[in-house]
Amino acid sequence: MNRIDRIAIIGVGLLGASLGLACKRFTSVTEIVGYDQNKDHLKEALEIGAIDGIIDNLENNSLLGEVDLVVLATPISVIPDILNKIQKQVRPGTIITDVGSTKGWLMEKINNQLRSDITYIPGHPMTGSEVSGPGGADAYLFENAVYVLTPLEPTPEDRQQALVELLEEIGAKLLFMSPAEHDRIVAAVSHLPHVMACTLVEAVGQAARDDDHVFSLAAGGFKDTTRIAAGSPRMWTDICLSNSEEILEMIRTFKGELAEFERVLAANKGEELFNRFKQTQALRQEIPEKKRGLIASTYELVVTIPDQPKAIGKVTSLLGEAGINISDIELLQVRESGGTLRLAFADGEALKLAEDLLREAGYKLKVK
Ligand SMILES: NC(=O)c1ccc[n+]([C@@H]2O[C@H](COP(=O)([O-])OP(=O)(O)OC[C@H]3O[C@@H](n4cnc5c(N)ncnc54)[C@H](O)[C@@H]3O)[C@@H](O)[C@H]2O)c1
Ligand SMILES: O=C(O)C(=O)C[C@]1(C(=O)O)C=C[C@@H](O)C=C1
Repeated sequence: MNRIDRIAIIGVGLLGASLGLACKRFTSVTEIVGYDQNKDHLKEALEIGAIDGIIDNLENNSLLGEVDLVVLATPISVIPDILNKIQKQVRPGTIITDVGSTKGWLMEKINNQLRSDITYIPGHPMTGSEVSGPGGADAYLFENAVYVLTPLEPTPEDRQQALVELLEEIGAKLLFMSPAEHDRIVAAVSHLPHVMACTLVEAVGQAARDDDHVFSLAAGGFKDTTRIAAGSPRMWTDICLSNSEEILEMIRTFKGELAEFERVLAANKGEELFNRFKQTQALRQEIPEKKRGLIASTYELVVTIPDQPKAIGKVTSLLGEAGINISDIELLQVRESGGTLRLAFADGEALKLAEDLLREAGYKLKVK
């Protein structure tokens, strides 16, 4: 198989619908059909153009026999059952992939039930959001996002290449690793942060029970560190249960760090505290640019924008018209109305040009 022409997406929520939109916009895929147990999601995915047609059931559907690729974009725990149903209907040579956030559990569950004439290539795009459902779908979600594949042995080269080409066309940066390495890393960079964000919300929630003002004082710090706590409880339960050992290990490491911090603070050791913050600041600044989700911290400015229609568009158009490329952009929802935009640039020259232009146009800004 050289190219993927027809796709079926099972689960047209945030990830499934985003993948549909991205394939429609950036690839030559000719048709995308979708299935979801939630009929409203299916309708919405069709309306926004993420899919062209609907698969009305997974038990007996001829459309599944006509596609080159099936993407499983449901919560992880239901994937084995769905796979069981669809692999009875796809034609030989079909590629099946998933976008599940953990890989080891799934591989153990499905390895022995795979039909030998289909190619299953597990995947995980390192991009997303706390929003669920097709309403939050974004054709650009995969742009510059690291996309991990954990291929099984043996995976036919031409099938793998066909999937890689499609994913590269939607802007993803492919990375290959074993399920075990993947799960260890995501426990650290994705799952622990989620657990921490949730426990932080709970801890502050306790303080809020005694004082009504607590959440009204929450500004960028609290909001930046807890955005992800608004994510789907269903998705996160599946993630945690399917990667519990690695997550528990990271929780132990984190508790050690927290205990150390507590010791230094309780002992009132200002110099030690300062040195800890300094070391952390340096480590945070080392995180490389161009990794989606980690906005560049070197060439960055923060602009205050008014609470007006098209406020973000005015800033981006101003820079765009001057030929200044924004390498990353983030809306910091510090205030309920209006807000703060964080913009990142590839180098100091672009940053300086942007700074001058925006100041000249009357924007209040801070270079970070
Ligand atoms: N949200 C993220 O940031 C993110 C990022 C990378 C990977 N993922 C992974 O992508 C997958 C989907 O996550 P999402 O964020 O798109 O969630 P979502 O809730 O937005 O979408 C999931 C969709 O699957 C449907 N669904 C649930 N059970 C089903 C079933 N049995 N049969 C058919 N459809 C079913 C739901 O109705 C929903 O439309 C998950 O496995 C998740 O781990 C999520
Ligand atoms: O909310 C975001 O910005 C995300 O990218 C979500 C996020 C993450 O932890 O980074 C969440 C789970 C996924 O498996 C991948 C990505």
